[in-house]
Amino acid sequence: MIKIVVAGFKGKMGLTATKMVIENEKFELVGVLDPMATEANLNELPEFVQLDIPVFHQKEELVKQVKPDVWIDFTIPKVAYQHTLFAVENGIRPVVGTTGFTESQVAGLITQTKEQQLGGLIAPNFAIGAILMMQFAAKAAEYFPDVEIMELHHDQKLDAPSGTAIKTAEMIAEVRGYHQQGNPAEKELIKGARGADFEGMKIHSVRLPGLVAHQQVQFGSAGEGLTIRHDSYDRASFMTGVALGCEKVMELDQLVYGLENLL
Ligand SMILES: NC(=O)C1=CN([C@@H]2O[C@H](COP(=O)(O)OP(=O)(O)OC[C@H]3O[C@@H](n4cnc5c(N)ncnc54)[C@H](OP(=O)(O)O)[C@@H]3O)[C@@H](O)[C@H]2O)C=CC1
Ligand SMILES: O=C(O)C1=N[C@H](C(=O)O)C[C@H](O)C1
Repeated sequence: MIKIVVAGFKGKMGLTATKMVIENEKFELVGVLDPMATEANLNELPEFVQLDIPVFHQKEELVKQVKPDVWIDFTIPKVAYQHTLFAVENGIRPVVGTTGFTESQVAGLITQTKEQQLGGLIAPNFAIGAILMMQFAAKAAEYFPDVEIMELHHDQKLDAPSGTAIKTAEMIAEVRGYHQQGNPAEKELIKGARGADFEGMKIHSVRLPGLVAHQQVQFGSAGEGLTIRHDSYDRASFMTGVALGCEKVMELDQLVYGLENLL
């Protein structure tokens, strides 16, 4: 059995991941973490009354009391890097969905895990369909260099653009490099009208109640267009990828960035 802790267990993703770990016979949930939680045991929450899982309020306490193999993290961009570094320093394999890592933070974590020969995963998106959307978009960019990304999310999201949009832009930029798009003389009449700019491609972030996680990658060329779209209607869409990540990190000897590296 793979021993797992979930950081951010009361959040939208953390709660879904906690249930997935409990229901998966290959996994054992050994603890959950949230400094703001008022509970001492998971069984104080109505849906988990039959369980006996400690709630930790400090990560230092967690590593003293339980010896997890894997640290699932769905918290907030502000703490995700510290959490991941802490997990690695304590020999716990991180499986991180939290967004907001800088390129140099990811690079530093890869170097450190290589030195320790410790598996790990940071995945901006765990949905298999989203991975395919990113890969199809990178393929399309070989023929259609003009592209704009529209990501649409629920209105509680803290970061913009989404981690998925940034990863998509990185994958497209790897194929086509910098490419100036639109009219070089264009002028924004309202600041931000053309969205964020990544290597010449624009990224637009929509936040509305009722949405979960959606992304459209729209290509245009002479007389034709191509749109690649993925929709997560439910957070269950991410769980196959999280479960796969928890198993695969046990075999890896370094951290990888992106679930596509494990498929
Ligand atoms: N990779 C992927 O496939 C996906 C990634 N995400 C990402 O996951 C992250 C979480 O998303 P979501 O679940 O929607 O967000 P939520 O706001 O619903 O959940 C975040 C949780 O983290 C808790 N938290 C805050 N600080 C800490 C801390 N120091 N230690 C432990 N827990 C903490 C929050 O507690 P409190 O509310 O009390 O502050 C909250 O319960 C985001 O970065 C999001 O972009 C989301 C979906 C899929
Ligand atoms: O905050 C979310 O909800 C999501 N965050 C991730 C991101 O920023 O890309 C993954 C998915 O889009 C849902």
